[in-house]
Amino acid sequence: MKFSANLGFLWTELPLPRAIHAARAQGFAAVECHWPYDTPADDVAQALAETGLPMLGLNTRRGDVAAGENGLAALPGRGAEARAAVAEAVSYGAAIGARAVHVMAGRAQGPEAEAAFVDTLRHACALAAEQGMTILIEPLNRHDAPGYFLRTTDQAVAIMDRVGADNLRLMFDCYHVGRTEGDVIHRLGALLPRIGHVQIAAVPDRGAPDHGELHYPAIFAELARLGYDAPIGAEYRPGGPTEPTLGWLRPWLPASA
Ligand SMILES: O=C(O)[C@@H](O)C(=O)CO
Ligand SMILES: [Mg+2]
Repeated sequence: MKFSANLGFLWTELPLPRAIHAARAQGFAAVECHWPYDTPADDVAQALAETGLPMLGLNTRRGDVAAGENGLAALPGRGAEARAAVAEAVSYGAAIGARAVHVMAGRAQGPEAEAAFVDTLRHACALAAEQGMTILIEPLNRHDAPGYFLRTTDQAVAIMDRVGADNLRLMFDCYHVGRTEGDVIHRLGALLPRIGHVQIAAVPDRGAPDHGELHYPAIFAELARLGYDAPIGAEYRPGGPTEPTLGWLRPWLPASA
């Protein structure tokens, strides 16, 4: 197994370029982030070049976070802002060589929200395809993201089918699936052809993936059996400095690391 450090949660006390170096020093094979937009893309690109780590993905902006917004893509009447957020993410992602953009749906319900989401995703997939990038959508659990449009993996598959783009994939976050859907190992197998990225954290506390309801050694064994060899995103809250929480990673590092 190879792992990607999610720098939206790990090493958040460091500026993003230094967090990329910290991830490399601890043996991660890749990095991913949430909202890197306050850091000049050139600085991120330089850190990636210095470390040799790929940036797997970044998120579209969420809108007015102070007002509770958590994405724009499924908000009826907000299509222009949603497209602007996609354009910004694809442009920033292309500048740093990122492989994927996670398009955040936002808090909305109903057929109009679904139509808005599908419309934004079609646009996003076309834009991302020009850069050879993938678009990801991620169901978020109702405890952490109340009111979020995209709730379940079944719903995500239905949306992907409706959009009908080759570069649209599911972000399968074992934490979110574990919190509300369960049956994680079975779902990974069933959904493998639709999955673009896998993320991990303990259930239910979202700590390091070494305790809680999900037994990650079994999940990693299943992913290996399925032939999944892309880096898995460590997207957990370390609750302090990251290094002391990395015991789970050590068995997967080469002996020299
Ligand atoms: O699981 C999450 O919360 C993230 O993957 C994300 O991108 C939305 O915050
Ligand atoms: Mg996630």
